[in-house]
Amino acid sequence: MTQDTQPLSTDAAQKRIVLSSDHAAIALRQVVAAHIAAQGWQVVDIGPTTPESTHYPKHGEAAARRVASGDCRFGIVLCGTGQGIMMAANKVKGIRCGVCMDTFSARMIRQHNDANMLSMGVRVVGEGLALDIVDAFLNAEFEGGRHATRVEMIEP
Ligand SMILES: O=C(CO)[C@H](O)[C@H](O)[C@H](O)COP(=O)(O)O
Repeated sequence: MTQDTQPLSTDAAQKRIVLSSDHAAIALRQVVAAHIAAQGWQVVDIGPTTPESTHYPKHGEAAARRVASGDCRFGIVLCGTGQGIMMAANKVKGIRCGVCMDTFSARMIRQHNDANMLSMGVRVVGEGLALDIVDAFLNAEFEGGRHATRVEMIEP
């Protein structure tokens, strides 16, 4: 897991969001996909699509690589708690992924941390709150300034 974040490769990539999950969160992932597609985002859903038990690290890493490569502007990942898949995503260089269970945090990880991935737990948040969290994340902008200095310190 050593890939740098690349500049977004095309204008299309600016409107592209990669989604992934483990088995626990397939249904919520599909609800999130429909929600953001209705807002004009191009959804890159990399699965899984079948309910067999699977391993969140590989799905977190796969989504993170699509963001780190510049192919997608953001990534949204889900598992039971959001924690394991977040940990896996953050192992990819250039990824800043936060688990959010509330809209304030979702807004702040964009404004202050320039997060490029959002993680949520289907066993923690309900569908309505999850969609509000997604909206808070996508509608917030990084504020730069002192926050840029700090974000740069995360990853020299
Ligand atoms: O990785 C997790 C915890 O950080 C997720 O919650 C997983 O979805 C969970 O561990 C899966 O558990 P299961 O009993 O195998 O469904």
